Amino acid sequence: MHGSNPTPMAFRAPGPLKGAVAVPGDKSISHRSLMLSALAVGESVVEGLLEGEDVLATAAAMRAMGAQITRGEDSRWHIYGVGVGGLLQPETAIEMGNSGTSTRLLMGLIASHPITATFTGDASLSKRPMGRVIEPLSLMGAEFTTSPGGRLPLTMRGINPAVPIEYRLPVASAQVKSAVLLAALNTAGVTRVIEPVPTRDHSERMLKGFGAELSVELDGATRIISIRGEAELKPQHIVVPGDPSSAAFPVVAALLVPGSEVTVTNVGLNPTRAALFDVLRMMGGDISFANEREVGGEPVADIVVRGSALKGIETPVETVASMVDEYPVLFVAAALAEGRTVARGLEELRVKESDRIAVMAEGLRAIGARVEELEDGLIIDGTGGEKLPGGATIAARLDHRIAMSFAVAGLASKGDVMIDDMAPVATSFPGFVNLMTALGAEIA
Ligand SMILES: O=C(O)C1=C[C@@H](OP(=O)(O)O)[C@@H](O)[C@H](O)C1
Ligand SMILES: C=C(OP(=O)(O)O)C(=O)O
Repeated sequence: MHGSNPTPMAFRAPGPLKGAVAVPGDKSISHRSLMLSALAVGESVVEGLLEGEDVLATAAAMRAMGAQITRGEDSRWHIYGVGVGGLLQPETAIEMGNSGTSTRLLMGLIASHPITATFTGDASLSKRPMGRVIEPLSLMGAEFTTSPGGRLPLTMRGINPAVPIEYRLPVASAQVKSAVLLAALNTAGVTRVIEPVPTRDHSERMLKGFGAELSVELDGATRIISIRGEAELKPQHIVVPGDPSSAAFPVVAALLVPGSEVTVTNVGLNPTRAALFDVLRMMGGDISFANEREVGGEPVADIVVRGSALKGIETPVETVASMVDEYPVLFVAAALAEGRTVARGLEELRVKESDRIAVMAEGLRAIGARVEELEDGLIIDGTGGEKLPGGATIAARLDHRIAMSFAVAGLASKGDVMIDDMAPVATSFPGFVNLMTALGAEIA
């Protein structure tokens, strides 16, 4: 597990980035593949699973609750599920490492099983709010004892039968939505989640794909998701597309290093995930999609990107949730753009692996960018294509996206941008360093 042995590193670009690369599998789909397969009766096969620490934490938890999970030599994962309602009492605490998604979705699954479970996590995860899932899961009948502020470590007692609820999401969070939908799977009757702001819809798509009775109605922009419980899930063969949140790093790197020409193959472009690429195009980024196709019910394409002169913009607030994890690297792009970028509506960034508004503001200033921090976002005055001064060390604070964003910033800086610890990158993007060096980046 990272954290114990820091790996400092700085990156630079001696010339244009060139080549075609594939990023690892989508983290959100990988977590859900393991969880839903573990609840199906029979063998599911998953190709392209993200083998990052966060997803491996989910795999370990599902094994501890009775699923059989193995990785074949062909790197396909085989999961023998226990059936909805069949999860077993884990013998020890469930160790979630750095992963908010694992924690919140598993709390949902356990809520409707007669299971008592303790969740623990690393220093970053132990600061993150769990009240947002505790609230609806308590309405369904589960009980919780938490550390101060509704944080980890926490112990929960699930209940069977649980009570179906109608729940309006007070925060735009796919994790909260998914926690309720997963709890609903083993709850008799219809559970409803009302989602005023659309968030990633992998849970809905995959639950349907596994055979659950789930429908989505629209009331204007509001989505009303209904799921009937006591579902019987059928095993699936899942092909996980590349993660757009990981593709964001080589894409922004290629935009910022003049003369670059990079293709990132096989990237998932579900509309609830892909807003970053639209925003980068609005900024003048030369980005096109090739070989557009559908894989496993998700739109997928190869992203072709060329070095571009970017201009600052006001980022759209309607699509914040569809690029929520991509803002740190977007801020780096904005720091090199011509003119001002105003990014608002980002209060959720403050409760990710780090406070991504404060940490990006501080780090970008340290390498010479002009940044003003707002309660809900940043104002960035870009260099107009000039390299940033660089010459600072950035604390990654157990946040993979901070580490990778400043790795990209290093490629567009005169002096070294040292990241104090690249180890957290293994949570979502193992192979990041090799991929960037294959494109022509150098470790300084
Ligand atoms: O459901 C998911 O897989 C995720 C939802 C998002 O979190 P929130 O639901 O907290 O916004 C995102 O930041 C996270 O990386 C993955
Ligand atoms: C917020 C993230 O993940 P999680 O909430 O699963 O820790 C992320 O990957 O940027």
